[in-house]
Formats: sequence, structure tokens, C-alpha cells
Amino acid sequence: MIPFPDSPVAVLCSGGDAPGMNAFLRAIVRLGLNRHKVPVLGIRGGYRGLVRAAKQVNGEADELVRLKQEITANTGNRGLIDAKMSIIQMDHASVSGIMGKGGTILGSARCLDFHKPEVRRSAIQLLENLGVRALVVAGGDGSLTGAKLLAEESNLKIIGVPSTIDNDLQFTEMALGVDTAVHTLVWAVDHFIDTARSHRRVMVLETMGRESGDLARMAALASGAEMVITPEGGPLTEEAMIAYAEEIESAMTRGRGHAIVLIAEGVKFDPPQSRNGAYILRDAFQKYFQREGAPFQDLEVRPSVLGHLQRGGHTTPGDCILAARFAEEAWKAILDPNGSNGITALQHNKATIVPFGCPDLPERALSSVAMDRLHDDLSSW
Ligand SMILES: Nc1ncnc2c1ncn2[C@@H]1O[C@H](COP(=O)(O)OP(=O)(O)O)[C@@H](O)[C@H]1O
Ligand SMILES: O=P(O)(O)OC[C@H]1O[C@](O)(COP(=O)(O)O)[C@@H](O)[C@@H]1O
Repeated sequence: MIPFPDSPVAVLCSGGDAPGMNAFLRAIVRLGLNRHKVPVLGIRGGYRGLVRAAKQVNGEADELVRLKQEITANTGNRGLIDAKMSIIQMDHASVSGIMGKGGTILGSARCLDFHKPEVRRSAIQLLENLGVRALVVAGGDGSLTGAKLLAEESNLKIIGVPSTIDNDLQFTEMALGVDTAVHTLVWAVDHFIDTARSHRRVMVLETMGRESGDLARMAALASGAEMVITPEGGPLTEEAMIAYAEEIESAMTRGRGHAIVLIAEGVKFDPPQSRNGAYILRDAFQKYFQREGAPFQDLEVRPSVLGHLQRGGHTTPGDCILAARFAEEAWKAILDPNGSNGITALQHNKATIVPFGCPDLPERALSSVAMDRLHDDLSSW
């Protein structure tokens, strides 16, 4: 049997899956094997999988030997098809044909237990006992916070890789998955437009994005949706919703027949509401259009919450390329003896490594404002 590899690099995907995670995995494994001759261990199911493996070993020498034997006996696809395997030694074939596939072949998870220092300690101990030289974590804000804590609490090299469709990480111009999610939203808008035009309707589409409106505003800019409402504009009051409805009605008066309105899931209401924004907006718009004496009383409003449709699907070339660039930066940081822990980032269109907790790029907020203005000026109504 081949021995367990010396000083491997471990990689995991955490938080919401993002298109581009597989392309990143392929790139980190292939660069490891082809360029750097360093083996890569894939950890299944994010921090949850790591913690599960740590629990199984429980610091016991014979359990550790058993885990290492299991890993060496089930490398690559053989390990991947066995759901019981938490850690898999990746080979060339195990990352073949996955580049464009959404999701992650390693699986991802949210793991509440990882907030506990003693749980992170057990994960660190397992990685140290396996001789891991560096852990690469692909994930969003929360996963990168977990990675920052691992970096502070261990001597392992920890590299984060921004992967979230939300684009809510302000130190990088783009995270993995954003380009694909925008592409998917443009596709969705193109489908909704057909019915909106045919029935002369207003379609209110709710996008993901947590507290950030970037995904919605990028999708609006790329699709030509007539209106976009983002959390950065502050809570939506009744008056603000009426003002939006007035804008639509006035466009209809000028001969427009339909409207696509994107609302980001992070938009809050004043007074606060518990329902999805798309439904609240639908009710407010419909009430306004049907008021006594209104010119378009038969104008129908239809809401849709686009949900996880936005997370899946074929990864765009833009995300595949960014994944390769991030993987290359990650390897540079791993192999640099003087290099420290950090997160890959795209700054001024250059892939680089920034320290954990690095400040926001001031251009990010400016670019959101600029996108809103551009969208307004490009809109024909
Ligand atoms: N403050 C934290 N301390 C330790 N681990 C965290 C912390 N925040 C998040 N994590 C870990 O990262 C996981 C993913 O975070 P989450 O915010 O759900 O998704 P994302 O990383 O995509 O933003 C969490 O389930 C948890 O395991
Ligand atoms: O899939 P879940 O657990 O319902 O989470 C939904 C959330 O995940 C996202 O799709 C992605 O967020 P993260 O990248 O931070 O995990 C958010 O836009 C959305 O609010």
C-alpha cells in the first residue's frame, strides 16, 4: 500500500456552495500535482466534515493510523464515491470533468459547532497529526472568519478563497461564483420578460445576496431590468414603495407595457416585515395600481423568489479563470517560506493575497454607487 503523503495541503469548501468551487478545486489539485509536486487532501462537507473526522480520531494514535490507511486505500474517485470518507487524497482523475459544474464535489456545509474554540482545537489537532502543511478554505464571509480564527489559533498556514455569490466581501472586487450567478439571473430575467411582455405585467423578482445588493445591481445592469431595489438604499417605507409604483405607472403612461423589478433579499422594511420582499412589494404595487381612478387598474404584478436557482448551474468561463488565478495565488502563499496566512483577492483586476482582516477596498462601495447610476442612466424609462 502507498504510504500516507508527507506534508500534504488540505482543502475544503464551506458555507453556501458557489459556482467556481469545483474549478478552484481542480486548479488547486492540478497545480499541486503538476507544478509543485505536493499532494492535496480534499475534506468533505466543510468544517463539519473536518470536525467529524477529528471526533472519530479523538486524538487516539490507533484511530489516526486507521484514518491514514483508509485515505491511502481510497484515493481519488474511489474515495469520492464512498459517502463515509471524510478526507480524500485527490488525484488527477478525481478532478477531471468538474470544472464547469456548479456546487462542489467535496460538498459544503454550515457548522455551528465551529464557533466553539474547543471544536476548532480538535480540528487543528487532526490537521497537525496528519502532517498537513496548509489548509485552504473556499467560502464566504463566515467561512473566512472561521479560517482567520484557525490562523490565529494554530501554526498551520491558512489560506482563504472568497467564494460566494453574494459578492459581499469588500476586500476583493469579485468572489468566485458571482459572475455565474449574475449570468443565471440574466437568463432568469430573459425568461420572465417573455411573460411580462405577453401579459403586460410587472414582475418582481427577488435575488439572493444577504445584506448586500451587489448581486442584484450587477444583474440589473447586465439584464436591463427596469428597476433594482437594494439594501444599501435603507429600509423601504410605504411612501418609498408608492414612489416606485408611481414611477412604473408613469412609464406605462408613456407607452411602456411591462416592467421587471429586481429586489435584493437583504432589503428591510419600515415598519419591519417578516415576509419576502417580493411579496410585500407585489401587494404595495397592486394596491397602488388598483386605487380608485387609477389609469391601469388591470395591471398585474407577479412576485417570484428566485432562491437557490442562483447558486447552481454551469460555471461561467469568468469564474473558471478566476478560480485558476486564485489557486495560483494560494499556492504561492503556501510555498513562500516567509509568506503569511491570508486570503486570495482580486484587486485592481490583479489576483493577489491579502491578510485576514484586511480593510475594505474603498473602490468597492464607490463601484456599487456607480453601477446604480449607470443602471439608471441606461434605463429607457
Ligand atoms: N465567527 C465564526 N467563528 C467560527 N466559525 C465560523 C464563524 N462564522 C462562520 N463560521 C463557520 O463558517 C461556516 C459558514 O459560514 P456562513 O456564514 O454560513 O457561510 P459563508 O462562509 O458562505 O458566508 C459556518 O457554518 C461556521 O462553520
Ligand atoms: O442555502 P441557505 O442555507 O438557505 O442560505 C441562503 C443564503 O446563502 C447564499 O445563497 C450565499 O451566502 P453565503 O455565500 O454567505 O453562504 C445567500 O445569498 C443566501 O442568503
